[in-house]
Amino acid sequence: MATSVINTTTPELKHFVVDQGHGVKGLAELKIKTLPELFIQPLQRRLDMTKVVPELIPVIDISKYEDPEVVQSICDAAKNWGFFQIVNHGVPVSIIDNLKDATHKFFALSTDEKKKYLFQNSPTKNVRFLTSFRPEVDKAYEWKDHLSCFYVSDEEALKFWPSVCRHQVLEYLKSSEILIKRLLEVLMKGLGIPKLDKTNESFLMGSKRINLNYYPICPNPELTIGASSHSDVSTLTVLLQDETGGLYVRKLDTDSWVHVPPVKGSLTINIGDALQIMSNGRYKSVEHQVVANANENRISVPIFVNPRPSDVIGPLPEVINAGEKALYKQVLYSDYVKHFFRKSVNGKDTVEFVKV
Ligand SMILES: COc1cc(/C=C/C(=O)SCCNC(=O)CCNC(=O)[C@H](O)C(C)(C)COP(=O)(O)OP(=O)(O)OC[C@H]2O[C@@H](n3cnc4c(N)ncnc43)[C@H](O)[C@@H]2OP(=O)(O)O)ccc1O
Ligand SMILES: O=C(O)CCC(=O)C(=O)O
Ligand SMILES: [Fe+2]
Repeated sequence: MATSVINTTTPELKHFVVDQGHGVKGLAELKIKTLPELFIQPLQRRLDMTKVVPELIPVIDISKYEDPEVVQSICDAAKNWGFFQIVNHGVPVSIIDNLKDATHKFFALSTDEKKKYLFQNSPTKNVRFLTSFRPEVDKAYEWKDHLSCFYVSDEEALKFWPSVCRHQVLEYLKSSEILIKRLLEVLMKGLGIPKLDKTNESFLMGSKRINLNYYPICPNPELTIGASSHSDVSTLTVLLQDETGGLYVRKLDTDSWVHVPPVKGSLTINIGDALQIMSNGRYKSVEHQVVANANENRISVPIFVNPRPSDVIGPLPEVINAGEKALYKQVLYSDYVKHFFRKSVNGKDTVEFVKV
């Protein structure tokens, strides 16, 4: 399609990108030379590259996950960084490669195919194809499209998830299950909780959402953002990124940012708000953001491991029994997530909602 076919004034562009389901990818494919105003972020929502410091988040080999030194490294990383990369995690390379291919295949579908998953058309509210974070309220849009799938059952997924990726996504979810359980067991050990019982397991990993993110090539990446600074509302997130790079993590309690470089064979783990709350602030849910780039289309796939929507979460009794004061109120997890989704994404402001 020629550039002249689309009017890039804001209402028409919103219609093209969001309502008609072309997404940012559809816009990028028109080979526009300059970024439309709709995507120009105010300075404070872009990443100031002078604040990037040449440090690295921990990279942890978890093949011996029961080794006390490995346990210590994971718990220290969760306390001091909120982010770490893991290698030798046991998820087969073939399953990861299939997932990456399937992600590209979903976004390569025609607009007519993808728009079947727009909120107004989707066969289930558990599958949505979206642009930006919350287009109804975002003042400036993110340079990102994504497919978001909330896992309910294999049966539902096989019926409703897009056929180009459903098997690969399900296979990846299944094969990461043991890893997720091990990480949570280790993190609980660090809180003095020796075993995952049924109740803790529900709070920690009772539900899962998987997003397929697509950040197209951008004409003026310095003027916009791929994903605005946010913390995840999960217990923990297992993030697969491709070889492009562009994810930045806030260095705890500072105004500095650290790049998370693609490390071959690695997965990135980050602590989410729910675990910060349950650990009474011991583990940190840290802000992160993704820059847009001018040279490559980037994909990433986060698995958000969550409590069940119906769980009431708060600082775990085991943490409070150790004599600590509760820093957070009890909250119905679905209320917490709805609060997160209701507004534009904005750093760590969702946690404020439940502070004592
Ligand atoms: C940075 O860019 C991001 C990040 C993210 C996500 C980050 C995360 O950490 S996701 C982890 C979220 N946790 C869960 O999904 C597990 C718990 N789930 C729930 O509690 C519920 O499933 C629910 C999400 C609250 C949905 O409740 P339900 O009653 O079944 O459904 P609705 O009434 O349709 O939705 C309620 C409310 O949320 C909005 N919404 C739902 N799903 C999404 C979604 N995938 N993306 C955006 N918004 C969503 C929905 O529109 C409703 O809002 P109203 O204002 O209409 O009430 C994700 C995306 C990024 O760009
Ligand atoms: O694309 C990435 O590397 C991170 C994406 C992310 O933070 C998210 O989807 O919550
Ligand atoms: Fe995130």
